[in-house]
Amino acid sequence: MSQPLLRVDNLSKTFHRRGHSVHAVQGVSFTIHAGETYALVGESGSGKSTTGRTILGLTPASGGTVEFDGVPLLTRNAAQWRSLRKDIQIIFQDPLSTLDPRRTVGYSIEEPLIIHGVKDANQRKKAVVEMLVQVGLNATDAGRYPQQFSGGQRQRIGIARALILRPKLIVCDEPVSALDVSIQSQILNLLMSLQREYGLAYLFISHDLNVVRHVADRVGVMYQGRIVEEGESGALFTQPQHEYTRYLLKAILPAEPVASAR
Ligand SMILES: Nc1ncnc2c1ncn2[C@@H]1O[C@H](COP(=O)(O)OP(=O)(O)OP(=O)(O)O)[C@@H](O)[C@H]1O
Repeated sequence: MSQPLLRVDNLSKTFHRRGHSVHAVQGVSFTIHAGETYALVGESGSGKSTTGRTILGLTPASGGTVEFDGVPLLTRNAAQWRSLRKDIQIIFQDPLSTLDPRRTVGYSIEEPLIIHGVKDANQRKKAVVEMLVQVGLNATDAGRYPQQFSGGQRQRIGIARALILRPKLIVCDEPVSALDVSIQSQILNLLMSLQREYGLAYLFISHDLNVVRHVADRVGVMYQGRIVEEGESGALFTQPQHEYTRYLLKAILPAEPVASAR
């Protein structure tokens, strides 16, 4: 098989807080190939978000290595990070946390282009309109403010902002868990169609196995900071090997599809 797009090897993160240590991530290793969706699942506190944030350099790692396109990430300086961050973007559960309420949606989507030195304002505006349409919004929405949109529409804006730099990998941190089930399926379908169109890879972080089973190619099950089981999505859901995976599967309702299967 070709070289992975992302290789995470023995990653660890320990937080020190008021005299005690929290081993949030302990020796986590996995790979993601171009165009693939790799999901990290597990209950709250299992270390999923910390893994994602550490890969992105938003949280410094305590140990381990991360390679993106064969280039080591964790040892990079700020300038090197910035050039690489073009290729790795993130979508959060609550897009309002990244969308400035005083800025128009058009500006929020355009901003990454400004940060990454696209000087031609007309080119930037054209890209924003294309992006809005691509995520199912209207060109006129560029002049509106985040508070004027529903949760699902705001997630579409977050996706447009993440996608405008044409990244190779998007870390999706609980991207649909704040949304109603009917809206969840729309957003998941949008993510999957964008993946097909742009060959995107996703690191998909979710506590919801019903969501994961419809989007993931491979799944890593996290428990207390470690990946306790990893496998192809189909096999993991039908023949779980680890006791904790079986426990998680028991806790979900019988297959209620939230999105069209791949
Ligand atoms: N900045 C921080 N300082 C101290 N401890 C932290 C910090 N961030 C996370 N933790 C701890 O690390 C552990 C893993 O948290 P993390 O958020 O990565 O889990 P998670 O699986 O993503 O869960 P959730 O979905 O609830 O965010 C938890 O015990 C959490 O309290």
